[in-house]
Amino acid sequence: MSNTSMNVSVIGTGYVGLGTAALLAHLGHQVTGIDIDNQKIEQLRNGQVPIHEPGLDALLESVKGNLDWSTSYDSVARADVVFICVGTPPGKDGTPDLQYVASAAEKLAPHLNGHAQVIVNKSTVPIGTGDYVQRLLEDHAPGYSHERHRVVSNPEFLREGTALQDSLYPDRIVLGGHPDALQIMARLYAPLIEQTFTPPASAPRPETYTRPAVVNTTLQSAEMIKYAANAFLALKISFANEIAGLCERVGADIEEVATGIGMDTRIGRRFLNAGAGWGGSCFGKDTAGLISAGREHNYNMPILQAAIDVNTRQRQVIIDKLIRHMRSLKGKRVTVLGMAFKPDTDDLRNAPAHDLIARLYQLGATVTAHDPIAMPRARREWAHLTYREASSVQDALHRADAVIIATEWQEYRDLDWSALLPSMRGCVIIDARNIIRTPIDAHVEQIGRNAPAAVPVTR
Ligand SMILES: NC(=O)C1=CN([C@@H]2O[C@H](COP(=O)(O)OP(=O)(O)OC[C@H]3O[C@@H](n4cnc5c(N)ncnc54)[C@H](O)[C@@H]3O)[C@@H](O)[C@H]2O)C=CC1
Ligand SMILES: O=C(O)[C@H]1O[C@H](OP(=O)(O)OP(=O)(O)OC[C@H]2O[C@@H](n3ccc(=O)[nH]c3=O)[C@H](O)[C@@H]2O)[C@H](O)[C@@H](O)[C@@H]1O
Repeated sequence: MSNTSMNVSVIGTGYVGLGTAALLAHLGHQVTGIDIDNQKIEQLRNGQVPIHEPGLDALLESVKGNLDWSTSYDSVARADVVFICVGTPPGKDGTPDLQYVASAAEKLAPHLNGHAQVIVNKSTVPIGTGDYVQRLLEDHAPGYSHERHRVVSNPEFLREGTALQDSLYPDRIVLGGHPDALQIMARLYAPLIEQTFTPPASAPRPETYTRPAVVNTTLQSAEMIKYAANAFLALKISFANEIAGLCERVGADIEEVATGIGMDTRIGRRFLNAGAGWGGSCFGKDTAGLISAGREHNYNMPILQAAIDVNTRQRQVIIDKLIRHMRSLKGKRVTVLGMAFKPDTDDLRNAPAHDLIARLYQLGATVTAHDPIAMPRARREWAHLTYREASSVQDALHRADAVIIATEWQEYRDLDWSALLPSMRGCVIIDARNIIRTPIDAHVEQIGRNAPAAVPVTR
């Protein structure tokens, strides 16, 4: 252990908590991961990772000497830094539900003692939550002192599926709070800021990577940076989807348009992929959260509302394309390829496939679904949906009338359609992620493209 090693407690072992714990342990700190979910803690103690995240199991295994898992908050008493990484799901009207943050603050407070401690909000929280957590600590910590117990906002920018790369090689580290507390955070993150750690085998450093920028700011600005970043990315995707709809109508191609505008460094090509629209646990929640903050201050946010509306419409665009080809879906066999909201994760939260399966069933179709990783989770979380689970892509496509590609898994990018099509009853493919790149003998519909992938159907 290096002499700059610190003691850290990480509250919440979801995507962000596990990412944070793995990162800090890899930087040489002593980390205790805390969760109220007994089953998760039991799994982690047994070396099992409760989520699918590439490379995470290998990294956790390699740093297990620096890691401990617990359902108790006792480790907080010896921690230099305590991270809050619990969920902030949307409540009524999109207002984030802070009950888990409040409960974490109330539970950790009695363990604060004379030891210098920084309490870090890593959860995405409404602007003003840092002050709220500080008040909760004041109310529940007998030995509370303003000088020794500071709240810092350190928002997380990792993406699921690439969490390790994003955590180890970030563009920027945003820190909001009192300068004394930010100094402690700078010490904690020193090997990350200086990039002096040894890159783990499961997440090598990209060749072109340079050190992250550090943004030292106030609590409020740090909290706002997180929301504004997610809202802007969501907006970018909705912009691409809106332009894609017009591309289809005027004979342009969104892929070429995105490349053309993305070459302007002021715009950038990333997050301009048209398709099924955004899913996942954060873009919907955080755009709604910002709108609700605006509402609280009697301030309209029409751009964000439009981004949400375009995203909602995008799911119907896919169904409309299918109906245009099939007329009625009654009695038709429709296959959905991809259930997770994006590749390389088994997270099903707000996945486009959920709404597609529900709508197809409602329209009378017999639905079959497949996902390389997320099917066991869907069995538990989507028990309310009616669909047949396919054991393989071949099984999923067997005697299908139509197929919708809802997630761009590599396995689906690599499919040999000429070998698969003969086993299908029909030949309609709605490629809602624009991944088919070579002409195939089927009715192929993509988003914002004039089906350059398709050739006239001969069957
Ligand atoms: N999922 C993602 O990719 C990202 C999420 N975020 C934000 O980070 C926060 C956490 O998100 P996820 O990791 O996805 O959440 P999650 O829902 O996967 O995990 C939250 C964990 O916190 C635990 N928990 C709840 N209350 C607790 C308490 N009082 N004490 C201890 N553990 C408790 C839950 O049992 C659960 O294991 C959210 O605010 C989210 O918006 C930010 C960036 C990326
Ligand atoms: O706050 C969060 O939770 C995180 O939200 C997103 O990360 P994530 O939701 O894990 O995944 P993304 O890669 O951003 O994809 C989100 C959704 O947008 C869709 N998307 C993404 C990019 C694109 O060009 N087009 C598009 O439709 C994806 O398919 C997916 O459904 C942000 O990218 C992270 O920076 C942020 O930390």
